[in-house]
Amino acid sequence: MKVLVMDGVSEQGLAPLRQHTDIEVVIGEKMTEDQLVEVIGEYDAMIVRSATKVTPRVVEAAKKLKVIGRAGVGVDNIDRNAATNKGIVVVNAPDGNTIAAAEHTMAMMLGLARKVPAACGKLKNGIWDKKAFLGVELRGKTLGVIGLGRIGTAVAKRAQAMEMNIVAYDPYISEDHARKMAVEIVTLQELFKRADFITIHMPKTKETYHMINEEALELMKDGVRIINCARGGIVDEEALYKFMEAGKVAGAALDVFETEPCTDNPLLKLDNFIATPHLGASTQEAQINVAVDVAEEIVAALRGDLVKNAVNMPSMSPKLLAKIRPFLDLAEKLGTFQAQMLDGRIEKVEVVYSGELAKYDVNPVTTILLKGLLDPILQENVNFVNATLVARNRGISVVQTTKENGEDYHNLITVYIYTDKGRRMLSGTLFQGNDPRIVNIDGFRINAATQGHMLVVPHIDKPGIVGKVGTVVGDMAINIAGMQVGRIELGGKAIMVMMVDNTLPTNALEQLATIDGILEVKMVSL
Ligand SMILES: NC(=O)c1ccc[n+]([C@@H]2O[C@H](COP(=O)([O-])OP(=O)(O)OC[C@H]3O[C@@H](n4cnc5c(N)ncnc54)[C@H](O)[C@@H]3O)[C@@H](O)[C@H]2O)c1
Ligand SMILES: O=C(O)CC[C@@H](O)C(=O)O
Repeated sequence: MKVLVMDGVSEQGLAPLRQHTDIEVVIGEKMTEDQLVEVIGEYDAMIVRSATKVTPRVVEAAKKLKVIGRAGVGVDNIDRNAATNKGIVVVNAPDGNTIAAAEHTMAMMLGLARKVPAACGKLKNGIWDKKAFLGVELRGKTLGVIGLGRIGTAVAKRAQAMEMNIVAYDPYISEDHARKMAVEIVTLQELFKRADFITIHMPKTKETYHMINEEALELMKDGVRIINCARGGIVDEEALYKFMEAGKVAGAALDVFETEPCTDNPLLKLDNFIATPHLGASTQEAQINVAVDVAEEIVAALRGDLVKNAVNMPSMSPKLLAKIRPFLDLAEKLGTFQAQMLDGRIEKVEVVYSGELAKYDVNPVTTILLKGLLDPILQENVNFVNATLVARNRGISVVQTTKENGEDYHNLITVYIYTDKGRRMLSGTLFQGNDPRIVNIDGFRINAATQGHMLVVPHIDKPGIVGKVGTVVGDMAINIAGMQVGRIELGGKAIMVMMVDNTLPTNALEQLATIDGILEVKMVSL
């Protein structure tokens, strides 16, 4: 397998990839989109930082690509929709550069407060000017943190050590998190009105684009200082320039710009403006951390193992993964079983989780069940990444229900598939927590392992049927490994599940279907 590594990702951090003899690591030079389109077809994985743009054209040309790794947090240089449609996992390394970005923010804040870069520049030009560089202290000032995630939280902690008061705006975090941090949660307008320093730590989205615009700047305190080490485009650079020129904004520090690289921005001419070329994550430690994290994820993805930090499929903490991992295989098998049982066009998939499993986030289990169901039916490659999207694109409604009060089993997964021809039902559980079993087919209780070939024969419960089926199977010289019959009432409908060593040919299945009393014949291979 070949992994293309772009953008100067730390060599030291690539050790998890290099230790595998079946993985070839190719260090790529800076490439245009056309050049990347030309070479990407030969790679199974790629790692980028922020310089390489993984556009829809690049994704389209990637014939073997299974995973794209971002050695960092923001994945805005990767077209996630294109990757998801193609079933390519996108992983990031969200934790490794938190401290680097937080410390860079503190450097920017202190640099603004004490005008360090401008004073340094003047002195290097031979001018000893003390008067021009009277600064302000951080102690006692109010810091407004917009986005109290990993980096925002780390900045808030460091600013508290400088005896600043912290107010924060983040509509998606819990009040509890803020309370534990001794951070006051306020509205955006209140933050603008109260903060002496404002620092931004959220992703660039439709909602956050140009959040710091003329209207916002108008609301801010005179003499406010603004720092953005998150993403370019959150601050409207033209509006910022206008308000800095007018003296309303006492200083601003940007590590990120709407267009990067950025070398001819009018802001760069202002003395009270500090700029760094997207250096937030540029520490030796952070670069090793993110490279190691992403390299480990790439290995997991290439091996078909679950990854922790996928941004385009259900995410799983290690704790959740440990709880639900045994059910993932069972769910995929239930989906694959149903794919071979159903007739007609799938309209709805309903998955009911009961028992202890229902206490956990079961979204990943439903996703893998959909993969098991749709992959054998569809031409396109359906995997954990795109299964939900493929279902949605085909107009299949997916309903997930949890019932903590289990039925007869400690844990039970029941899947109902509704088609234009009817409904099929299938339940599975784990015996002793690790032995996957099918325990109900269309209302008939059985006990079948989730492997091998099974002849599933709904029929009318009457003497002779089992013998006739056995004769046809025997005539094909196919060995019968075991058999289960489930029935609800004597003489009513029943189901036979015969474990066989090989699949039966179509003519044998057709012959079975003609036996009096047999309602349907399905060959299921797991
Ligand atoms: N300059 C750099 O080199 C560098 C380095 C690392 C990270 N970053 C960037 O920093 C940003 C933060 O990274 P992180 O690791 O802390 O991410 P995170 O996901 O831990 O935190 C982001 C926070 O933003 C909040 N948020 C989302 N939308 C919001 C909105 N409309 N208003 C207010 N808050 C909102 C979220 O609730 C979340 O708490 C990201 O954009 C990341 O790409 C930049
Ligand atoms: O790779 C970098 O240098 C920047 C990373 C940073 O923007 C991120 O989002 O993690």
